Amino acid sequence: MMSQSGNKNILETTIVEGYNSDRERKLLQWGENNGVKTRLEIAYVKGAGRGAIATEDLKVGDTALEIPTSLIIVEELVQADMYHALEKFEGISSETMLLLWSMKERHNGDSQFKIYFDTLPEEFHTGLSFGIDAMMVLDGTLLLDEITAAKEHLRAQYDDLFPALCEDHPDIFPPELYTWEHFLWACELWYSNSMKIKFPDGKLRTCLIPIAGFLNHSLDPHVVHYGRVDSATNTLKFRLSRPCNAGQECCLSYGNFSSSHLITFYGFVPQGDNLYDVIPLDIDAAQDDFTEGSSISNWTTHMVRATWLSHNRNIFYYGLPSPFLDCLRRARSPMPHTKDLLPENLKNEIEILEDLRAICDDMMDNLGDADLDDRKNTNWDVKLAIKFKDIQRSIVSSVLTSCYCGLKLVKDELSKCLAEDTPGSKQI
Ligand SMILES: C[S@@+](CC[C@H](N)C(=O)[O-])C[C@H]1O[C@@H](n2cnc3c(N)ncnc32)[C@H](O)[C@@H]1O
Repeated sequence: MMSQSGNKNILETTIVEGYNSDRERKLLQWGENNGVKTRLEIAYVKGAGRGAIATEDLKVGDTALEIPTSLIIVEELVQADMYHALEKFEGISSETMLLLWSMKERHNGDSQFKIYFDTLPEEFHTGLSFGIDAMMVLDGTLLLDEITAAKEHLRAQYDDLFPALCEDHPDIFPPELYTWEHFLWACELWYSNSMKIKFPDGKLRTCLIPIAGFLNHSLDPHVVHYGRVDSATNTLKFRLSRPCNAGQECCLSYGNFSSSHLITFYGFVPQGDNLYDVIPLDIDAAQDDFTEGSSISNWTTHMVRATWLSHNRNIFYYGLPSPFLDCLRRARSPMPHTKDLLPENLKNEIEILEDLRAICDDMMDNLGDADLDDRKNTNWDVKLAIKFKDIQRSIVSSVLTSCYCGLKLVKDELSKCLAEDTPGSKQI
């Protein structure tokens, strides 16, 4: 049986030798010349692109990286003319303004951030750039819906602004820089590299942070709290919550995200068991009707985590979330349920576990056979789509295992109950 332990998600990093990191070194040097303090160097890490490696043993509380606010890319950089042209668009956010600024600044040879822009990839491999083959692999999954909705939202946003801005202000928005492809590149940049930071004026700003942008995500990160500028030094400090030895990759937590979110907006799935991964369960409308009006009758109650993340596998729990089980119980019988070992309760438990088993069997069928997914000679996006389906299969499979174990437990208990001469109710 798998269990969630902190150590399980601590993974070894493989540094790829021979990678030319001139541009990254140049950025680091530029940072240090401008007040950055760092105990990290940049290397190419297997499976994650560039990463930040500790140059010395770092303990809890040590600052791995310190960036002056003057090097942080924030909304105040948007030039007045661009700002005024955009102001007319009702509801346009400062994030969108900054995104449009970055599309142009990227090509500005005189930019104060040229060295930073030079380190950015020509292409981001996030879910937003998935091709048709990857989308076909995802048919019937929640990830397909998430990517489609995100892309539709971005396309609508782009169509609201362009070509109008290019026609009205070709000097500020040169058409060749403001294509849909360039817009998508900037969206991917901001989704995968920005951080939300609180400044001493109390304002939360979405920023790009040169050098800090090399820190990869981990399910067991070294740096967790990094969201606030230190007003005494006017710097952003990345302090360790977990030690990191010299030569190890120092990782952040990007947030509590599911694999589908990480694929859509960052283009990767983390190694290890992700506590925030879920499967959507397709519960019949008829069953839903029973829960109408109750506080748990929404779709989110039908998201179930892998049961290996849960400890209580006893009768009435089975390693599954209690609100979800309650929803299934109410679907079977609207009467209030107790957790007494009575034959009627146990019979009800058998029915709900059978319901869940049937739903999961259907889901497994819909996910298809893992062996049919051709893993060789496939593009990055198809590989990622296949990986996502593997994760979904393993979660469904863990729920199925819980169902089978639960059914055995309940059936054994029911036999014991029925065999007893004087039926009683044992409270657990
Ligand atoms: C802020 S950047 C980190 C630096 C990045 N590796 C690079 O080379 O520019 C975020 C991107 O790094 C990659 N990444 C971050 N954490 C990762 C992980 N645990 N596994 C694989 N890729 C990861 C993803 O491509 C993600 O969109």
